Amino acid sequence: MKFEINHLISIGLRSFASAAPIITEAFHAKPNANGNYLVTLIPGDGIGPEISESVKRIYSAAEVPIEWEAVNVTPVIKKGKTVIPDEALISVKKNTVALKGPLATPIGKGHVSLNLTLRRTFDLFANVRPCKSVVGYKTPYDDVNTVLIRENTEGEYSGIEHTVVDGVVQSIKLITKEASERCARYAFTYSKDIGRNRVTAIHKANIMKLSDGLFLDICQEVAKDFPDIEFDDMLLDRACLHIVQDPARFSDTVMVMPNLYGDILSDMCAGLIGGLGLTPSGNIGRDASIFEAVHGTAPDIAGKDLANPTALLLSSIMMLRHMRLFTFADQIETAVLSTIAEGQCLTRDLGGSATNTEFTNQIINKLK
Ligand SMILES: NC(=O)C1=CN([C@@H]2O[C@H](COP(=O)(O)OP(=O)(O)OC[C@H]3O[C@@H](n4cnc5c(N)ncnc54)[C@H](O)[C@@H]3O)[C@@H](O)[C@H]2O)C=CC1
Ligand SMILES: O=C(O)CCC(=O)C(=O)O
Repeated sequence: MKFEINHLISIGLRSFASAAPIITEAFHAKPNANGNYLVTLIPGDGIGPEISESVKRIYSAAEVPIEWEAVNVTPVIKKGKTVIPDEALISVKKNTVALKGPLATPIGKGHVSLNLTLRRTFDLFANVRPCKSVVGYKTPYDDVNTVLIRENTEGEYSGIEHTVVDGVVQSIKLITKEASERCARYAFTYSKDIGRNRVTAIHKANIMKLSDGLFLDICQEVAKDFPDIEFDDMLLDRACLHIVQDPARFSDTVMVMPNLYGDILSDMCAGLIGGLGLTPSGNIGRDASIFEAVHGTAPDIAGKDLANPTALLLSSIMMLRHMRLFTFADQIETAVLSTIAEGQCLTRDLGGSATNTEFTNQIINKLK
């Protein structure tokens, strides 16, 4: 690999060590006869196929020992319910690890979210969303380093809604002890693994005394099993205020929260570092894990070669660390972050004029 980056950039890059940190849940899959791991690839909708292609090209240049098993996830109706096609389910179950592009969900009508369906189907109980300032893209803050863990299977996204009478609807926010506990336990374990010494539960237990109250109680209980990790909690509205006022104050903690809050707060953190083109995530389960960008299908730029593939690429790097392919993860992460740090070839969302293809080629040149 050839790198010609100046001293300043290399200092900056060292501070990126956890831009796409390790994922702690066990990975058990074995390589095939060719020495490669089979990984399910769900290209997705909108910009999904374009950014998935970038990842494939970069992985090929870095000679990552992965064979992609591409599967389609278009909604299928079975017995009146929207489900994931069997081919995709079988592939994820078999390979136990997947990289997923964004999937579109119609607003206010139509099929249920297949993103949420995948998370529930594979019981991907924790969604890890790190967000770190990127050298080369100046925002009002250069010290964002948040890690957010979102309960990923229930809460406000349980999908239980009905019309009570005409003009009155009800959405159920379901919080269970079991799901809260495994998410909280994961947050404490994760905090320890990445060298943070604090977990902060984000909630609205002042208003939703039963549901968020249970989530908070469980976090407090779990905290007793981790005496080396400090535990505190913060109301969601106050957390939003403090994160935008002084994000650095959250650099030593792992925030854990119910589903909806994590969805919103992670987009907010993405905004602090330069937008959704930069933020990765991992959906973690016991039997499978699916890695995906925080962003959606970006219909406004789809098909124009304008998407920034970094978020999906960093998600794939979280995946490589989960698979213990650390050397490849480090090589690709350095190549993408140094490309951004040099500032010569940036996509439009980062203030440049490069296409996705040009940006991807730049990364590939660094890997040759
Ligand atoms: N996990 C998933 O698959 C997710 C899917 N969605 C779905 O995506 C669709 C569109 O949702 P939106 O609210 O428009 O959110 P979005 O994340 O697709 O786009 C929001 C804004 O960010 C920009 N953006 C997003 N990703 C980018 C990238 N990689 N490079 C450059 N710019 C990027 C878009 O151009 C747009 O201006 C909806 O159907 C939604 O349900 C939304 C979020 C997550
Ligand atoms: O499923 C969707 O379309 C949106 C989901 C989403 O924003 C998320 O939970 O990350």
